[in-house]
Amino acid sequence: MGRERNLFPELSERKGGTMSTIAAFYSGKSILITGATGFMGKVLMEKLFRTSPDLKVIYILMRPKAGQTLQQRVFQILNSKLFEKVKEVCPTVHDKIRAIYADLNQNDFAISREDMQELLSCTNIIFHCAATVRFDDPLRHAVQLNVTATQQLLLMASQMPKLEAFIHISTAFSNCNLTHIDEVVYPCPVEPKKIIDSMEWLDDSIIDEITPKLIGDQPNTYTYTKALGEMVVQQESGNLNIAIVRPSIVGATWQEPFPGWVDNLNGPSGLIIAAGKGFLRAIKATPMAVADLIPVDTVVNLTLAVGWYTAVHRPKSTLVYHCTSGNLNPCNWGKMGFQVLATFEKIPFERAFRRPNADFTSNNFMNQYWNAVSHRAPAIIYDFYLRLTGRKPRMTKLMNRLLRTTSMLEYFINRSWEWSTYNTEMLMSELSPEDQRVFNFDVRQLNWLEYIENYVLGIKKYLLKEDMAGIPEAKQHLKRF
Ligand SMILES: CCCCCCCCCCCCCCCCCCCCCCCCCCCC(=O)SCCNC(=O)CCNC(=O)[C@H](O)C(C)(C)COP(=O)(O)OP(=O)(O)OC[C@H]1O[C@@H](n2cnc3c(N)ncnc32)[C@H](O)[C@@H]1OP(=O)(O)O
Ligand SMILES: NC(=O)C1=CN([C@@H]2O[C@H](COP(=O)(O)OP(=O)(O)OC[C@H]3O[C@@H](n4cnc5c(N)ncnc54)[C@H](OP(=O)(O)O)[C@@H]3O)[C@@H](O)[C@H]2O)C=CC1
Repeated sequence: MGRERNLFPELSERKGGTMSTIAAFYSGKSILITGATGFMGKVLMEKLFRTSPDLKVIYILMRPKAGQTLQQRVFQILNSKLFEKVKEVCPTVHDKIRAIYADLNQNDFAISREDMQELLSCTNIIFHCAATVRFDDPLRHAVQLNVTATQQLLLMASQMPKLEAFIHISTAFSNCNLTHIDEVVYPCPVEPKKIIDSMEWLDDSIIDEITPKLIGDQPNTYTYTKALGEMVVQQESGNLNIAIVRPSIVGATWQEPFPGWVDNLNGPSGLIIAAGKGFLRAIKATPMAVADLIPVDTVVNLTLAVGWYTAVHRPKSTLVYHCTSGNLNPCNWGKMGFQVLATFEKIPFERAFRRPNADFTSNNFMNQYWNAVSHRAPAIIYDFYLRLTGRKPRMTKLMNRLLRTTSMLEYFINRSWEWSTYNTEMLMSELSPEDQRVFNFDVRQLNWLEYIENYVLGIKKYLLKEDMAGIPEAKQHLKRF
């Protein structure tokens, strides 16, 4: 790798022309993605194949999971609705994915010697998306994945002679203990190396005891270890061309490959289900606080543009790019909640427990009151009814888990943050009109009402797998309440 001259003159000539410079840049490239089986990783792979079908290969570092082999997991991803367009544009997509066995929790990721050799000698671009995004992960596990694995990947990257760019996906909340956040890496009170070392010799009970002291004013081990991960990237970047992308709360697709695609319960998705099914009827949230959601396809477009810019322009320092919506096109939680409820009227979820209708309260006492009246009491009554009819009670347990989840998300829905976006705006101005269209990350064009409606519809179709034909019956069901 290194910063030797390699300016791709033929691509810059196309600037202003009709062909996408960024798509052309990825043609013929060997790209390594970690976290390709995750929410963002899948959308990243999809877009790469769709816009640069003649890329050489995508190496994905992955592990077997839930009884599925690597090949079965890849097969399942490629046969999902998300990849329908890709299979038309790039019929050889199966041959262009090379699944490499890797466990990011292991030394050298447990990659075989032959695979490692191939990765080291062929990789041109790295997108590091893998992470644990759980808020309640024990510190040891979060450090292993979000910090140590990043350090190991950087070490691998430094041995790749053909590497042009290393793009690290972080989170806009890695410094959420601040209210105004610039596109810089902020130092952590304790050096990441010291934290990594201490994880090796401290036992679990001591780690649990010191975790609150270490994370300080960070809300959880996730944001804390993502901040440490950024510091590792900055400290160990050496001669690599590195950039950090910081998305805020990543939501369903806005436009590509089609609106409303989502495949997990993270962020607002799980709560939207809980509200639509009538379980969640009140939440401790500040209606005027900014709901800094960002569609996953917007994040992917920015990430690919950053990959191109970092490789071609090779900025002298590690640039950080905020991928946020709040300062360009703000929407607040009140408006979002209102629109979610309005969509439930048109497109209700099936077999709801109660009619969706919830209150936002930022008052602790009112929140306790609503939890007792709107959540715990109906659950107890329903469980009593299940017992009477000879069935196993389950609602109280489900409700307790839901309330635990909402309490973990509360930190993020009762505060507003300001993220500066100079680098992101600079990058937008560097793109040709064609690239601005093909790799659109201009969140000012997003119509929130339309987006939220498509998001709720996407949850119904792709997460709940409910049929649109069932809407009249779902409406009938709600009328009975
Ligand atoms: C004026 C006002 C008008 C008002 C009208 C009012 C109308 C209100 C209507 C309500 C509509 C609501 C819509 C808006 C509310 C939105 C709130 C959104 C909050 C979003 C905040 C996110 C902040 C993220 C900031 C950081 C961003 C990142 O960088 S990281 C990515 C985000 N990461 C996550 O989201 C991970 C969070 N999850 C976890 O850490 C864990 O899952 C957990 C600790 C929360 C739970 O762990 P646990 O071990 O208990 O359970 P787990 O095995 O994981 O799952 C248990 C069951 O719970 C389900 N589940 C999981 N996640 C969620 C979730 N987010 N919401 C709901 N349910 C969830 C899971 O499937 C399991 O189910 P079962 O298998 O059935 O048991
Ligand atoms: N979703 C969000 O709201 C936001 C996400 N981010 C960041 O974006 C990135 C992607 O997040 P997202 O796609 O949502 O996360 P997901 O949880 O959907 O995906 C995580 C990915 O990491 C992989 N992974 C986890 N542990 C290991 C391991 N030990 N070995 C190999 N692979 C592993 C998972 O693989 P497997 O499928 O095998 O589990 C999966 O592919 C992360 O860096 C996250 O911090 C930033 C802001 C918001």
